[in-house]
Amino acid sequence: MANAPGQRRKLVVSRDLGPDTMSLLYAREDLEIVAWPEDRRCERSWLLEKIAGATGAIVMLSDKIDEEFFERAGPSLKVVSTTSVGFEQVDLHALYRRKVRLGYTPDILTDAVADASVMLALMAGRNAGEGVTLVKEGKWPNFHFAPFFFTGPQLSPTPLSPTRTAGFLGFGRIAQATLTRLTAFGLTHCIYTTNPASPPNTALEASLAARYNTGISSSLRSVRRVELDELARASDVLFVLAPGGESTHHVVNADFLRKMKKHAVLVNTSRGTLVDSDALAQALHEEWIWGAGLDVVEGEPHVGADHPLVQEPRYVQYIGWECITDHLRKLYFRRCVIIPHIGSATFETRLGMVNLAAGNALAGIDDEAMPAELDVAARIASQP
Ligand SMILES: O=CC(=O)O
Repeated sequence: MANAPGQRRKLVVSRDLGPDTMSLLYAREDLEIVAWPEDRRCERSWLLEKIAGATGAIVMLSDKIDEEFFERAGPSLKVVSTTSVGFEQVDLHALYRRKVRLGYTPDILTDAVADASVMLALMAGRNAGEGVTLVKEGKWPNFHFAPFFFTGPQLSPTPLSPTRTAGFLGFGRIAQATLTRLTAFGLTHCIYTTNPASPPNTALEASLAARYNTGISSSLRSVRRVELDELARASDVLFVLAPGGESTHHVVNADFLRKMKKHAVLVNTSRGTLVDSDALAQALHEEWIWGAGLDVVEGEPHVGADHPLVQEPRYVQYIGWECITDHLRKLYFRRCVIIPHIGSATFETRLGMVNLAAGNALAGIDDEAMPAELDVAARIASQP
């Protein structure tokens, strides 16, 4: 819908994008920038009120962009730009029917999330969360250099555990960037599952094995696509890095967790909905697996102190580990390290994301090519 002469088009921004990016937006004198004024999550009623008659919207993963949103916006809306790589908060069918374009922020956060994935694997494996708590509670003197206190499974191979397998549930950009980092730790095998609808890609596997094996320090011996069952059974450290949505809901459930190795560490830096939280809490409580490092939890951000995954750490007896002598008994804490969905939260990456989101919105408003536009038709067609 064309603007009446002299009337400024409206761009609604559901969260302060920081001084650099906001000033870029405010510099556009032909636009009325309507930004949520508070330093907390935007209220839906505000968004629904302000979106009426808008040409564009820059939104967050936490803003539901559904039929009601589009109804309120009316026919003037040309572009929704989400400040995230994920877009499951957007009703793609409703968006597509109205010929609204969708911008998102792929690639730019790949490295930051891969860094965080490795960090969580180490934190959960090596009791980092509990170690920090112990020091804060003044209990360090009780445990100083007790030989096996706060020991955990080593991420890199050792003579006792000469092979180490990294499993990936989902093998897109972030998973591959995570694997690149893990080769520096000497990981020996990589297994992964992808969307079951896509056929095995032997060319990809060969090219990955070639790529990772060309580095002089690379120890990676194989990269293989496997069935879910093998992924659960064979991973020493498992990274959940697949998109959310119905087709991946609770793919990591009690059945999956029961198959995992007792010393395995589970890392989820994708979407909370892929992992059944109750089953994971049970798996940790009953020692089916070693630990979990989570950047995402289903139902977030409403994950309070009473959540089963956030409960106080407890001491338990642990008997043996197949790679260490059977008689070894040690005390350990139940380990679940949770961080509040900050996998992409580096200065550099977040600045890149807000700038990209702003660039997408402005290009959409100006009917230009967007720096990162989702091919909505293709996406809808590929959905199961
Ligand atoms: O989870 C974060 C994102 O989708 O950008």
